[in-house]
Amino acid sequence: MLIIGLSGGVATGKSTVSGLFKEHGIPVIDADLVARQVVQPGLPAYNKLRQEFGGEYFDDENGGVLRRDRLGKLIFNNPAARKKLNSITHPAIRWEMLKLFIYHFFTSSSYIVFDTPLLFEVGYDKWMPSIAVWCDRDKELSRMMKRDNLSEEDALSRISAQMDIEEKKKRATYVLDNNGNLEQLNDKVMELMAQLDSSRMPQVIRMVFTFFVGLFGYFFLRKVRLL
Ligand SMILES: Nc1ncnc2c1ncn2[C@@H]1O[C@H](COP(=O)(O)OP(=O)(O)OP(=O)(O)O)[C@@H](O)[C@H]1O
Repeated sequence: MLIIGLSGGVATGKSTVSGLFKEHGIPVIDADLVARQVVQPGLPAYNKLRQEFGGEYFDDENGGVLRRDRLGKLIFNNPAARKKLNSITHPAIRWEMLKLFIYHFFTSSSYIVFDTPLLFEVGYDKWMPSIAVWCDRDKELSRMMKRDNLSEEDALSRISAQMDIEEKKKRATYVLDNNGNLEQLNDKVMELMAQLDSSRMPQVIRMVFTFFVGLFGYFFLRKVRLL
């Protein structure tokens, strides 16, 4: 099974594209969603955060959910708090993702999409083929301003805080142009799916993986003298 990283610029249409993949039956692992799920009340990461940061960062009138905005403000200028937060959440996120990858490895026939906004910044594109979703700056601005009710200045500052989209396009295996309407975007996603379906890479990866698991199993059983 092949993992394809999905990323792009801010408000260029990543979630819309990942929604289209899902509509067409392709499994999507959404990194943001996993990050939100692991801090749901009662889970181990949630309990550790509560212990570490105290009740003021949790909305007890609404089921005790994490106040992400408040914690976000705390860590903004506080590297020690950021480090603590990451040391609690990152292992939980990695573990959840690993479980999802293993599940899809055995249940999906060809490829899965890994939707993560920081794919290129973190460098995951070195390990997997990647898709960069992009659109022109004026479209990016107007879509973001409309969706998030932002001023042009705020929208621009969000864009400039990110890696340049041209750099992402250069590094991506596939580039998805989202300058058209939603119907045109759907057509492009379907074209890309046809391209990915025709690739033999998922079968090759599965065969190589199965070979090594078999080899490991053989030597393990010999070592414990069962063969
Ligand atoms: N082709 C399109 N035509 C019109 N509107 C679009 C198109 N693609 C996306 N949009 C709209 O643009 C906005 C941004 O799209 P989306 O939320 O998918 O972007 P994103 O890259 O996931 O955003 P973020 O970087 O904030 O996570 C949304 O309101 C979406 O409905």
